[in-house]
Amino acid sequence: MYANSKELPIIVYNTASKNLEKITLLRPGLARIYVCGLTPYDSMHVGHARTFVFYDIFRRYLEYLGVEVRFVTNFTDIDDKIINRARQEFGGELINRWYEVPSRYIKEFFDAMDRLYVKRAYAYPKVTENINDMLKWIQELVSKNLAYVSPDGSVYFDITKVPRYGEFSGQKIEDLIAGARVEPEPGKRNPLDFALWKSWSEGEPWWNSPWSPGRPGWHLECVVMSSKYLGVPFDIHGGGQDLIFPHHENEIAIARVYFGIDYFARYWIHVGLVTIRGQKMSKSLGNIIPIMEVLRKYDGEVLRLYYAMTQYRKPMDFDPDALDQVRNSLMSVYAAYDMLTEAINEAPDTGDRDNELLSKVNEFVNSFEESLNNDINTSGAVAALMDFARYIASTVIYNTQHYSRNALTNALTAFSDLANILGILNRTRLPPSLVSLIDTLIRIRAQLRARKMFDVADEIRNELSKLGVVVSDVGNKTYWYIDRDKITQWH
Ligand SMILES: Nc1ncnc2c1ncn2[C@@H]1O[C@H](COP(=O)(O)OP(=O)(O)OP(=O)(O)O)[C@@H](O)[C@H]1O
Ligand SMILES: [Zn+2]
Repeated sequence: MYANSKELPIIVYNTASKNLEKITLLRPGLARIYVCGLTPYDSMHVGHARTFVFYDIFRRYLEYLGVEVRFVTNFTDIDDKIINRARQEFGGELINRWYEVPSRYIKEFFDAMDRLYVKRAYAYPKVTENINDMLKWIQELVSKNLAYVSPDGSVYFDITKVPRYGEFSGQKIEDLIAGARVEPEPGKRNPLDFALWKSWSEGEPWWNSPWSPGRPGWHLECVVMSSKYLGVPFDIHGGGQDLIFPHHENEIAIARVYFGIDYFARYWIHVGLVTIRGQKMSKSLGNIIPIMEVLRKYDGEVLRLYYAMTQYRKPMDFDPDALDQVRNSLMSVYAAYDMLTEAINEAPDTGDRDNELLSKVNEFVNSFEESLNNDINTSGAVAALMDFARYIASTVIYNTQHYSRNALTNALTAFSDLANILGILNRTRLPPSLVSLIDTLIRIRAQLRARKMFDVADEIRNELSKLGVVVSDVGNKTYWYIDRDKITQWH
């Protein structure tokens, strides 16, 4: 639909302009997105996961519209926090073994992403694999007098060279200076200057540079990696709201003087923070719920649906007690899917109420799309999908003789497409032998009922229910659906 188009129907809040703006792509049919990724020094928590799930829904919606998405997210795989963690774990072995820390948590990240049904990115650049590019940037910035070398061999970026520094995060330089923590970095000319290159301390991992052995600074890393993998300018740069200042302000500052363009990404989209009892969920505050802990109890689809129920810019107070209820909602989506599939199997060739069905389906689809077009309001989209599921369970399956196979199939396709944007209904396929076994039991039960042997018929229903198969009689037809979390019991 939008495969050759720059103008999309989506309006988003752009942190750079502080306004809602219609998305216009820089190249027709291609959306290039960079999201600041993980610093892999500890277990990923449900706060990080919100950011990645939101971007995955956004991406799936763009793909549904026919847009190709080039999604890049990085790993900040060398950092003070990583070094500290490695020092705790390995002591004097730090220099040889530090990389075990990031590699452990990068592996956990991919496990979590798979279990959350987050699609793979186009690239996952790591800082440690792009150091040469970073060195070239620093050299150029120093040679143009936009950065300076301190006596200890660190290199600082000179923010006084940047037009409108502070504008992005809506702050005045004077206020920023007044509020700046004076960090123990004696070589800095201005408290707001930040390190592009950090000189080495005893025992730490280091890379060679013209100024000192050391490693790059965080803000530079993301500018170099995003522009390298996506080209400049690109469409969307994002992350959690905690990154607006200083990280994104500083990324923009570097790119503004390096490329001579105001904003090296067109839209800046920030996800609200996950809080716990009102406080930011953060490794450093020690109030985290590890994502793997939740994924041990609930399928990733439950979490996705839970995240989607809050619009992405709002803070989200994570309540583990809400997840059972969300799981029930997810099951009702599966129930609608399973029952509609069964209705199609026995549907007539023609139907006298097809138009009514199709116009209802259109209503749900429009409402779903309109919600997402309106600043990616996933909670409106969830509501539309739930209405659709209720309509299937309460109306469609009671009137199947009036709908043609074609019309019902269209309804099922639309329903699955919408669910797919939210990244749920990944488990629709059932083992064929399981389906035929349940079908056989249901047929036998129907015969028992016809012979008025209701107690045995009920026993079959109860036993099936214990195994997660819900049987429901609608007129003279019996529908069933199966709780996907119970499937493993059948294996
Ligand atoms: N509580 C949160 N809610 C939503 N997104 C978050 C939260 N904490 C971090 N993020 C986002 O997750 C991504 C990875 O973040 P990163 O690894 O830098 O986390 P962090 O800030 O070091 O975490 P922490 O504060 O827990 O130490 C970033 O885009 C960041 O904005
Ligand atoms: Zn970043």
